[in-house]
Order: sequence, then structure tokens, then C-alpha cells
Amino acid sequence: MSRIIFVTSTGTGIGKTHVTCEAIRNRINSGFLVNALKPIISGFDPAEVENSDTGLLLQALGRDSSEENIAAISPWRFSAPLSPDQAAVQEDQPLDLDALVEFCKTSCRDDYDYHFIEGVGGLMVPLNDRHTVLDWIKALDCDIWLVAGTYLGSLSHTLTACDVLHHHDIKLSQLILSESAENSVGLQQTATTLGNFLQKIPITGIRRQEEN
Ligand SMILES: Nc1ncnc2c1ncn2[C@@H]1O[C@H](COP(=O)(O)OP(=O)(O)OP(=O)(O)O)[C@@H](O)[C@H]1O
Ligand SMILES: C[C@H](N)[C@H](N)CCCCCC(=O)O
Ligand SMILES: [Mg+2]
Repeated sequence: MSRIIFVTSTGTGIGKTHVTCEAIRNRINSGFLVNALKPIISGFDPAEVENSDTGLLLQALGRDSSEENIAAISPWRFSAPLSPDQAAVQEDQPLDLDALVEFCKTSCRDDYDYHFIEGVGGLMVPLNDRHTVLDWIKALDCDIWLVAGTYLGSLSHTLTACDVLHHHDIKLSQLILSESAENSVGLQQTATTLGNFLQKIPITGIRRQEEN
């Protein structure tokens, strides 16, 4: 039975891709068959694929960044580094929630042990003028990972996101703290405080691994 894991966050630039790539590598190294999708990417530059979320995910999967491989995991690609609803209008490529959900469900029928789906930005990022990432999550039957930072300010951002999920009866499988580069108050302090409010949710942390 394969597992589908949707990776969302408290905001943009927090660590979804970093966490997902690490999770992919760990599972492949353990002998599992893994796939990953980054269905919607904005700020995408075809000349800089290697550094893009799509390129990094493909690298973690052990695949090259051919046009075909890029299109297979990231069909909605926008150049503008904006919220998808804005980039889609600007680039005349409307984002339809049903088409997005159908793409994810079809892709996740492929025979892998794990399917990772990286969202876009944070939990409530608008996809069009009516739907957000939350609606996308609600339309899928999958595990949810929330990636949060350890920067000063993250506690409120994280508890807000958890409250939204709870309000919508969406069970959070785990909260992953990706240690922030700036203004970090530290993994342990952040985990301890969040643990006081999120007793039933497993909290794990990833130390800041300085990029080589
Ligand atoms: N634990 C960590 N150790 C080292 N670098 C990290 C860690 N977490 C995040 N980063 C770095 O911080 C930057 C932002 O992380 P990442 O790209 O994973 O964010 P994201 O949530 O996927 O952003 P987006 O919303 O654009 O998809 C990247 O350069 C990433 O390599
Ligand atoms: C461009 C960036 N890296 C992400 N792909 C998109 C982030 C959208 C954030 C929208 C918002 O919450 O204000
Ligand atoms: Mg990312």
C-alpha cells in the first residue's frame, strides 16, 4: 500500500523542498520506490532548473532534468516569483483545482511505495480567485506534513497553521522544524513550546545543514 504525503508549510522559503529531498533520499537509500511531485512552481527559470524545486526534487529522485521529467512532476510552471493565482493571471495560464487534483490522483496511482507532493508556499496560498492550497489538500486523501521554521515569529505562524488544519478536520501527520538560518531561537526551544500546544502531533527537527 503506497503512502501519499503532502508537504506544506507555514510560509514560503521555510524548508519544504529541503525536507522533502531529505525524506526522498532516506527512503530510496532504505530500498523504497519513491516519486515526488511539485505540481505548481512559480519563479521557475528554465535556465536555472538545477536550483529550482523541480530540479532539486528530480536530483533527489535520481532523475535528470529533461523537459519530459520536468513536465511530469511540475506541469504548472510560472516564471513570475508570485503567488500562483497572480502568476497564473499574469501568464494567462489559469489554475483549475479539479485539473490539479486529477493530476495528483493520477500520478499517485503509479506503483511507488511513497509519493511526495510538495505544495507551494504556505498552507493558505491562493491557487486562483476561489481556492487555496488548503482546498487542494482537502481534495486529496493523504498524510500531511507541516514544515515550520525556528525563526522568532515562527511559533505564531505554526500554531495558526495548525489551528486552520484542526478547524478543517485535517489531521496533521507530523510537524517538521527545519532550523532557520536567521533569527533562530533554536530547534529545542521551538519544539518545546510548540509541544505544549500540540501534544498529539509528532514534532521532529532538522538541524541547519550548511549548504556545500
Ligand atoms: N534545515 C536546513 N538546512 C540547510 N538549509 C536549509 C534548511 N531548511 C531550508 N534550507 C534552505 O533554505 C532555503 C529555503 O528552503 P526551501 O527551498 O526548502 O523552502 P520551501 O519551503 O521549499 O520554499 P518554497 O515555498 O519556495 O517552495 C533553501 O536554500 C534551502 O536549502
Ligand atoms: C516564489 C516563491 N518561491 C513560491 N514559489 C511562491 C510563494 C507564494 C507566497 C504567497 C503568499 O503567501 O504571499
Ligand atoms: Mg520548495
